[in-house]
Amino acid sequence: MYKERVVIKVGTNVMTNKDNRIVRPVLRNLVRQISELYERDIMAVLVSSGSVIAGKEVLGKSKIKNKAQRRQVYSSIGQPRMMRLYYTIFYDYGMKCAQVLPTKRDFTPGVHRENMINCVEGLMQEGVVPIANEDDAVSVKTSMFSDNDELACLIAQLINADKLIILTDIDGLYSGHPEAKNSSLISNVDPEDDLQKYIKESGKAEGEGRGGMGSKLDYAQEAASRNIPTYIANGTNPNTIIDIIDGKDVGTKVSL
Ligand SMILES: Nc1ncnc2c1ncn2[C@@H]1O[C@H](COP(=O)(O)OP(=O)(O)O)[C@@H](O)[C@H]1O
Ligand SMILES: N[C@@H](CCC(=O)OP(=O)(O)O)C(=O)O
Repeated sequence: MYKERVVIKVGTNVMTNKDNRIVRPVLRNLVRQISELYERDIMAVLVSSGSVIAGKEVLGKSKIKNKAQRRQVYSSIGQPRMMRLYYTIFYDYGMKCAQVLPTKRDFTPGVHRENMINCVEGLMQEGVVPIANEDDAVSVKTSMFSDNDELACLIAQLINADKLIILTDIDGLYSGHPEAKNSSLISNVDPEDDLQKYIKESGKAEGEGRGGMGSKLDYAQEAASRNIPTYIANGTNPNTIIDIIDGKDVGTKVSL
């Protein structure tokens, strides 16, 4: 039905400024590119983080002492806010979107997995862009995905995606600390390469996302080993997604 299926993951740091506020033009730019792909018969599934930071923006400092409960509360407040933003922007581009909130257990073989496949396939068949995020309201501690990079990798496999694009706030994987003078962008990675030595601590605060470059690399290699070429690239640049689809040399490409 479509020429290509692409899973696009957008991390918290892509869509926030230094005050941790959601930057709407970033989301607008993302949706513009997805709508351009749709016109070319390329269907996207969006995996979007941001609910925790969006909830934090509304609630501010919470009285809740328990960290897991605080995350559930922030996310429950922020998720509808994220969807309101996406709904409006997709509508502006003459497109439809829908929310899918899986948990890790939904991916184990069985009825939940089948239901999820049917729903996502049905949405795509109707020309509706599925927007997935972890169901943070009910996923706590051991039942959680390690982060949305894992969720994106699983969804890419679930729908037999042709590509997985992981958008972050940096151009890709660097051969050392991204700010160090002697580090450079690594353009091509094999699923078997051991590059963890290049990963630096990120020191993120609560709500600023969970992943980190190490996790992006792990899941990119996992998807690539299953024959899904995966790109780690800068989502704050205006045309990253289109450039990747057009085969331009952007970001870090992980492939067999
Ligand atoms: N070798 C590396 N190359 C690139 N970025 C790295 C590297 N090591 C650590 N990082 C950090 O990883 C960050 C991206 O991961 P993360 O903050 O989790 O993003 P997101 O919110 O998009 O998931 C970069 O901003 C960078 O500071
Ligand atoms: N589910 C959480 C995102 C967790 C996560 O993996 O964040 P990130 O590392 O920014 O992709 C949220 O929506 O805030």
